[in-house]
Amino acid sequence: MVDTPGLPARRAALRMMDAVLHRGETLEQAERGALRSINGPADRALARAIAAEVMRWLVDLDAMIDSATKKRLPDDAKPRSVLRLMLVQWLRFDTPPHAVIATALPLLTGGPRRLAHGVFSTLSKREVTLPEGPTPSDAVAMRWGDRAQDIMAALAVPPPLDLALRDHAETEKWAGELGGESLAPGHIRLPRGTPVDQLPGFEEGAWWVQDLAATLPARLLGAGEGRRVLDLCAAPGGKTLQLAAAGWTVTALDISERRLERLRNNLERTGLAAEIITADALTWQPAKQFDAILLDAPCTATGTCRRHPDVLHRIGQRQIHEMAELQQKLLARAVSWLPEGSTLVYAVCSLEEEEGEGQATNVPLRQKPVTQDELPTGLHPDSNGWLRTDPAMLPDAGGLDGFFIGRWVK
Ligand SMILES: C[S@@+](CC[C@H](N)C(=O)[O-])C[C@H]1O[C@@H](n2cnc3c(N)ncnc32)[C@H](O)[C@@H]1O
Repeated sequence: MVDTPGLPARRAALRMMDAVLHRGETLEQAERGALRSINGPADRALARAIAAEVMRWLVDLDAMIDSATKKRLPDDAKPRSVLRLMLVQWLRFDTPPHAVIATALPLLTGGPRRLAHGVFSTLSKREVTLPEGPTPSDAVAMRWGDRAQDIMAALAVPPPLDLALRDHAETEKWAGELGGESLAPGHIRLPRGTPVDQLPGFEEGAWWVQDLAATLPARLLGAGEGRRVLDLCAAPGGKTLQLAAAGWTVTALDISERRLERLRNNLERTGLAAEIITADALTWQPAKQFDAILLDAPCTATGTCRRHPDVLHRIGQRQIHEMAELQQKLLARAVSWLPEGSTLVYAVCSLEEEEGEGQATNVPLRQKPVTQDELPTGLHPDSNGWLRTDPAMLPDAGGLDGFFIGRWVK
């Protein structure tokens, strides 16, 4: 049987939505399975885009669907999934309703098909619209408190592409050559969708892709001047590259050989050096001492919700708590390895207090507060000397990922 053109992409998007919402997979994991059978890059991109937009606007899409059904459809009912996909195509991608119907209804048969057709027709006749920014789920609203609305509003706009430069002294040169904006030395911001490997400087390794917020932990360690730093939980290695470029002698450790492979490739491309260790930080013992440790701990990654909107629905109290337990153990090990006079920076790309402030207040070291002059214009340390960023900050410049960063000396 020959498929309606575009149907495989929609089918793959449905599979991805199901894998995230009902099996707890990340969008990236879900992609690997669902996109295997799709050949064309345009279809793959479409499937990805539909699934991501459904994740971003899920609460609003469901409210629309519920407003047009007499009996609430169960969360995992296929007509609900197909309707989410149809609404996203119409309201976010401006696909005309008749084209949405033609490409999505073949995903259903019989009664469910008639139901989806009826609900979609009702909503398109009503000319429903999405709000300016996605609505947070109740759980997210509770956790993010008075920042929730602003953070969600920032998700309506696609994030820009940030590059980190190997040589900060060349910021002006690369901003000119790449036609980008710089918000800090060594940082260039370009519009989203710029094809990375065709940009000047890629082949020669003059820069790598790294969100501005993700560069802040390593920046807070300053220049290395040959001193030794342990980059604990280092892969895929954006911070390792920064530290090596800033003159640190870097030992980069991670448990994942697959992720470390990307670090090796990046080191080769940029001509930077680091000792690489594949090990579990919970059992590994260092054979030497370090002047600094950067612990960019595994976390729920809710701060990356602009690029990974699946975190809005996949992450709950259980995952946050599990991560917090692991972070606490990793912090305890890092603290125990530090000699007198050394520095610890702890970072997570999470918006959850339990993974950030909740961990930092228990570190038994002397805090070295983050100061205003260390930060790009528009960012500020909080009143406790921690640094907290979120996607709603720097709104006029395109925002940044959410991070928590703390710093101490022993
Ligand atoms: C937030 S990511 C690190 C990102 C990295 N610092 C960068 O800038 O590209 C967390 C990393 O922790 C690693 N990890 C998780 N548990 C670990 C453990 N027990 N020991 C060592 N690494 C671990 C994961 O493999 C993952 O690469």
